[in-house]
Amino acid sequence: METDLRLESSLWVGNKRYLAVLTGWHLKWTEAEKKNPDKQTVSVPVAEVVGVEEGRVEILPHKSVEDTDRDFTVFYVKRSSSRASAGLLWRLGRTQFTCPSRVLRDQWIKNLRTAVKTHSPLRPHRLLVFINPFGGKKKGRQIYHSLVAPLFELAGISSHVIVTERANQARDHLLKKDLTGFDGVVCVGGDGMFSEILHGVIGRTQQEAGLCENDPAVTLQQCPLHIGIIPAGSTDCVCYATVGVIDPVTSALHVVIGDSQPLDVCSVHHGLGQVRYSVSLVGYGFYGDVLAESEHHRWMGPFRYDYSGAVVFLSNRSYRGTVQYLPADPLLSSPRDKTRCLSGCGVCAKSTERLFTNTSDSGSQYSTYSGEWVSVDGRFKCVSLTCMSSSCAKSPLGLSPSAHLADGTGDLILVRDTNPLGFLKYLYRHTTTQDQFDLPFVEVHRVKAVRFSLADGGEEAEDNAGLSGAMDGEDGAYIKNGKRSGSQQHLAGRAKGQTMTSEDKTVTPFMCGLCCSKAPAVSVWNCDGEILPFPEIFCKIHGQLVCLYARGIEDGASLRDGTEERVECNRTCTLPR
Ligand SMILES: Nc1ncnc2c1ncn2[C@@H]1O[C@H](COP(=O)(O)OP(=O)(O)OP(=O)(O)O)[C@@H](O)[C@H]1O
Repeated sequence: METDLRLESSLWVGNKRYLAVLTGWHLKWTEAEKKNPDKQTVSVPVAEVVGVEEGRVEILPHKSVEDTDRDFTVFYVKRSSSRASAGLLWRLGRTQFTCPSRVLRDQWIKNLRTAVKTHSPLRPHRLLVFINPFGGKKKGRQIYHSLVAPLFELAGISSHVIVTERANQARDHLLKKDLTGFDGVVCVGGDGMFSEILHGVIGRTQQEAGLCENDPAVTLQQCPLHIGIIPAGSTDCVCYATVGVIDPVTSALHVVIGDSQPLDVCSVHHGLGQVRYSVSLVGYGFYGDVLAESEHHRWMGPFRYDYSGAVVFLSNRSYRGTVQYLPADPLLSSPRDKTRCLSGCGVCAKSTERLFTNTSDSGSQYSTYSGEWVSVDGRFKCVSLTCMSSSCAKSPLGLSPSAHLADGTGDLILVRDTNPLGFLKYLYRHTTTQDQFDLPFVEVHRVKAVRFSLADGGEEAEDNAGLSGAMDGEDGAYIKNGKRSGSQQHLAGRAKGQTMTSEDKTVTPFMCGLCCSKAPAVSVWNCDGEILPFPEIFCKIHGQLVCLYARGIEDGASLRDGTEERVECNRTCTLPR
């Protein structure tokens, strides 16, 4: 197959003659002019060719086609560095070749298209696209139609587009409608919209497999539909942590070439039911309080999080509780090993091996580890569990810089009660490269499961009893009827055995540290930006439960020196400069 596709000939690009070669994996072209000592080879992996068109074709910003006999146009992924982000920006590269004859032109097109099919088996053909028209700056529709749709069309992808009219429409569609023929689901929106789609895709898969999501002992089935995220929200953390930049064109190109990034998912259980899935943060204490507080200031837009952060910080709360965790194998990795989960991460690759090959008779270290539950009691400023680094523009290394996207574990961060200055130091370190775990009141563990319960006894137990009443749907002060805009809180209502039908319940003004005489004894959980009003939860990490059209963060260091195209020096270099 490889040798059949190989092609080598002299082609013209503009007024320069090039020697073009299609090997099995790459398309390369080198200036043929012998006298030029600086001639360079442009090398494009076939897997990153977006499309091959007859004639002289332009796609962005507007499509134009000049149907000529001896020309063909190749579109491919071209990288450039982004000083503002961790990863690389992808752009649509375009080169127009002129052949000596039409026959040769047709041969080039045929071989290139076959090579692309051979080397990118996961490219989508049909996609279901959900656009949240109200996410972020309300530009979802515009972003999709002007930047994304032309790329899908170029790649021959047919898309069924649904502009949502209400919250949870995308989730309900995924749970109930016929999805035959779709290779993936594309989310045009922010983290809230992604979460909705995540719940739909996971729920549908388990439904079809006849698995009970409420039972934490069940091994959930990996979802066959890939998810693509086109960032168009006010928070796009999942996109940032899996691609490294928040850029619709980069994300669309990852979808087009069928990149595949598995992702661990944490299922959160309360009582007898599974209440939510999370990929980025399950946080109690500070992060829960900030979210609860920010709900009262939605009118401020994204600034509400900074404002609420300051208010909650000044209230200087801490909460008693018991955290139990099931450690992951310490021989495989640790949250303090200073590795980063970049594209092609070895730790995640080993985990893929572990998850999808039968290791029972191999004696492999992956199959033998089984840790014991560990229990930690105390007062905490915050308890956080994350399945990924949770890096974002404000915190480039994230909540847990060495967390992995797809190794089947989560990082549990326990920040014990401390003075406000100490806690400020902890928070501040998230915005720098300083180690936020190198503080005496912070501990971090790589885990497979976590349980949180309230400390018993005394005054706090009394408060908690009151809370339980409220959680059970009574007229407690903690939960009141009301609307929570843009939220999916009623997903929690799916849990069987729960008396709280949270479709229309919300958390009342909860943050009162600056004005109340008595601070509350319990906090709420922030689960990927949604409030979970029950403190006692059980979390389990499901390795690689979903797959994104992404490839992890590409290390941008190689491009930071100013070279903006993947080129090879013809004489000495073979690596992209
Ligand atoms: N048509 C719609 N009308 C109202 N809400 C919607 C609609 N479509 C989706 N939603 C909900 O809006 C919420 C927020 O959407 P999204 O994440 O795209 O934007 P965002 O600006 O990042 O939001 P936020 O910062 O409030 O999370 C999601 O939880 C989603 O369920």
